[in-house]
Amino acid sequence: MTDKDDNTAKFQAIRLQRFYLAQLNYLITYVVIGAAWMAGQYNASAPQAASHVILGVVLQLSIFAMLKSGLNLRFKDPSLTSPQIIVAMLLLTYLLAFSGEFRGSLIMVYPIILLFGVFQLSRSAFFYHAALALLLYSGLIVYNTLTDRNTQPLSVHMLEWFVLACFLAWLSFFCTYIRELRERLQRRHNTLQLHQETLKGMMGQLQNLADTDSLTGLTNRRFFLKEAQRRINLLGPLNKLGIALIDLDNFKRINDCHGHATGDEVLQGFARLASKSLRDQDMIARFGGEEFILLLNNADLATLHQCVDRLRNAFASTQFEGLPEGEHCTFSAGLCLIAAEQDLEARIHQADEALYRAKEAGRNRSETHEAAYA
Ligand SMILES: Nc1nc2c(ncn2[C@@H]2O[C@H](COP(=O)(O)OP(=O)(O)OP(=O)(O)O)[C@@H](O)[C@H]2O)c(=O)[nH]1
Repeated sequence: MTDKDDNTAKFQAIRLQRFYLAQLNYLITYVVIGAAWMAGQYNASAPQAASHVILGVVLQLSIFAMLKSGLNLRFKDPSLTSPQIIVAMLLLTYLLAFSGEFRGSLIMVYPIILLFGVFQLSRSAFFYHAALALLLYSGLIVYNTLTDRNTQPLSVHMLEWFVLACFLAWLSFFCTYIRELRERLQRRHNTLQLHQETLKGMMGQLQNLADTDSLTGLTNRRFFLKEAQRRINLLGPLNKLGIALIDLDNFKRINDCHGHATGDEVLQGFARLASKSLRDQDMIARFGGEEFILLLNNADLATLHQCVDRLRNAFASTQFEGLPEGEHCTFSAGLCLIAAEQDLEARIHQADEALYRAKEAGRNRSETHEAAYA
């Protein structure tokens, strides 16, 4: 499921919740009408009452079917707020037409219906819906007056109209206030989200800095140990990792004779060369000072030797700018293999022992720890 599908499903669930809430409103209204009918205050004939109920059920079922089938998603406002409010107000007006003297107490259902639009409708749309409520109620008064159905003096109905107009006007202002509040919250939410993304980016950068050696751009010892351990944990019983501990030869002399900046240039040059000569899945890290460590995935001794010697030859034939023509740098390396469940620190120590032997034997060479032949 994509993020978009996930969001759509979430919003559809909220829309259905709101629909069920509206049904509760209908239910309460029908219970009140039932009570009014028992008290002799509901004047509709049986067919009129039945037509009202049937119309109500059919319209609600249609809205429910649209929300359930996802047909509502084809509309500009998938919450169908406006049609739901208009349907509810029409049904209420039809109901009020038969409510006799008790109609006055039911007119407050108009503002309750409109409450469903507070979050969903724009300011102007909310105002138009409030105006429609007033228009429907005005129409009812005019119709009852013309057909002589008024059960109360016209002045009482006019007073009811005025009360309704006042509450609808207040509700429109309230809606404007709520919308402004909501927009302010939304803006704050967006700003927070932006900050969160910036923080995430900065955390990523910090993580990079924490894992990277600033001089050479290679990963550092901390990252190497973590990543190597992760790869050991993933090793199958037949696979091995190759490790080469690399130490630049007589590096102190380069610093002493040609300056620290030249020493830095040589370290960076080695890093560039090593990075270029490796496969994507292999890793080279600066282990400290003029010491580097190489990790080869799925390696055997022959491959490891080949790889290290290729790098050694390339390095030995590189002419660095800060060094006099013909003066080259070399390195010595200690090699070993590491299999699943073997201790990383112990294997690095073996590589270090082999490296010591390479130095002792005259430098610019690689030696393999005997454990690697086992
Ligand atoms: N320019 C520079 N030098 C560094 C850096 N880190 C360590 N070094 C120098 O690397 C030199 C390492 O010297 P030693 O440990 O004596 O080793 P070596 O001279 O390479 O001799 P062998 O390892 O025995 O071949 C020291 O002089 C350190 O100051 C660095 O970041 N930049």
